[in-house]
Amino acid sequence: MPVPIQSRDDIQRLVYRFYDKVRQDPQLSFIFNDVAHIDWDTHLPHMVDFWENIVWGTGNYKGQPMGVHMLLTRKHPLTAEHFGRWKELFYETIDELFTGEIADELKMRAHAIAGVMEMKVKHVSLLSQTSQTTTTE
Ligand code: HEM
Repeated sequence: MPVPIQSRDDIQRLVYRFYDKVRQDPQLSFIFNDVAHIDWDTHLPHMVDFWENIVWGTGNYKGQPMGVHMLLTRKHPLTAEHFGRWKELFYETIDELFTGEIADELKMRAHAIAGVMEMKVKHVSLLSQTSQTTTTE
């Protein structure tokens, strides 16, 4: 039964379950495994820090998510379909495990961050297409 999010352990359950799905997902898994060559043992606690900081402002996440995804999209374009699938799995995982205000807030925050991220990576893709066109002309 879904329960309210109350602690870091709850965020950890969410993150680990979400990435279990991502790792098995035909659209997303190869980006993590074959493009970014993720070390999951490092990535997962880092993502728990990220979401814990979003919810409680713990200050224990230091990173540049926008920059990381802009670099990633240069190796392999992140598309609207990737973002759509990412959000679908994230919301599905929250709804399976949790309910309440923090669960709702996490969905809203994920939606907002994903929107900005998608816009930024689209910009990078357009710029790299333009520079390829310019250099081949
Ligand atoms: C198209 C959908 C997405 C894909 C395929 C994706 C993939 C990845 C990958 C492969 C990394 C590891 C990069 C590296 O270490 O080299 C990463 C890191 C990360 N992602 Fe995503 N991501 C997506 C969307 C999102 C969204 C919507 C959020 C937040 C709401 C997010 C938050 C993060 C954060 C916080 C990191 C760690 C950045 C750092 O501090 O190093 N990602 N993502």
